[in-house]
Amino acid sequence: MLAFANAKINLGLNITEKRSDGYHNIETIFYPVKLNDVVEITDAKETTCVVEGIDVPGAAKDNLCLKAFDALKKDFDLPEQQITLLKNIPVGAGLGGGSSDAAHLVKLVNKKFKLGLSVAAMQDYGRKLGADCAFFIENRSAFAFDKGDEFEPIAIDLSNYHLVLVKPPVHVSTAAAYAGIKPASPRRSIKDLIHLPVEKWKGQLENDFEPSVFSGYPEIEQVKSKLYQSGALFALMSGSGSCVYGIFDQKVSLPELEKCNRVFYNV
Ligand SMILES: C[C@@](CO)(OP(=O)(O)O)[C@H](O)COP(=O)(O)OP(=O)(O)OC[C@H]1O[C@@H](n2ccc(N)nc2=O)[C@H](O)[C@@H]1O
Ligand SMILES: Nc1ncnc2c1ncn2[C@@H]1O[C@H](COP(=O)(O)OP(=O)(O)O)[C@@H](O)[C@H]1O
Repeated sequence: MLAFANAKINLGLNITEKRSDGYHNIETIFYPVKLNDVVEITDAKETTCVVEGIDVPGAAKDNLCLKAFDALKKDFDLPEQQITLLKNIPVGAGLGGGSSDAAHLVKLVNKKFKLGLSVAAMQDYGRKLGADCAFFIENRSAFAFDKGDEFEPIAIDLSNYHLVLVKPPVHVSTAAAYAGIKPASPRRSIKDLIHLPVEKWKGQLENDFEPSVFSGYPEIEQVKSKLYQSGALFALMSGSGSCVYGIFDQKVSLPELEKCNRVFYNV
């Protein structure tokens, strides 16, 4: 049995405060995009995780899919499974690929073994695996708050626009990116700003990671500038980076950006 585990982008991201547990409270809009990994589970003699496609740093035993399976196995009497992961979503990109893989693994196991887990119960497994992970259980555009793991559904449809993802050849660690942040004073909520027309998002919807990540990796800021020069209505780094997306009102080709970066059109 297999699942297509899609990526997400963040339409704005405000880091509002540092919490006493060391995490940060944030406000963001998660928006699912059409760039997928494939997660497959098959019966096996022992549980392993085999990764094909893009290399995932770290040992296979550290893969979030395996951690998700182990968490479920603690609570349910599950037979051993081989987890095969075809990795297409760039890693360390702010696209939530690992979190999506893990959330889709939880949904797959729930379905294959008829565990009867509710959405809320699967989200709880997700929360223990990573702040982004719970989002991918329902996997529909949502306003996220607290650690980014509490949600209110929000109706946003960008299907009339052309969405382009640009992944510069640098890997940004989420933990390091949060460590470089001083939460800013309260601003207008992203929950309100998102209802402005896309043409008005520039200068309004912000990503609080950009200043510190851009100062460490100027090439990411250059990608954002290039997207605006190429006619983007709106461009922003996704999550803690390094991927930057551009929203265009027409089909574009960005050969100059393709020279040094991976470019994904119409996601
Ligand atoms: C920044 C965001 C924005 O959507 O996404 P990515 O850029 O990673 O995709 C998320 O908040 C990332 O979520 P996720 O990648 O699941 O983070 P986790 O594995 O839970 O945490 C990694 C590390 O980031 C820090 N962290 C994470 C979430 C949060 N609300 N506050 C934090 O301070 C903690 O130091 C934690 O140890
Ligand atoms: N299935 C997986 N896919 C990607 N990364 C994974 C996976 N399992 C564990 N990881 C680890 O999680 C880290 C963050 O990965 P990823 O989710 O792609 O980035 P981001 O948090 O920027 O969206 C990687 O550096 C990798 O070591």
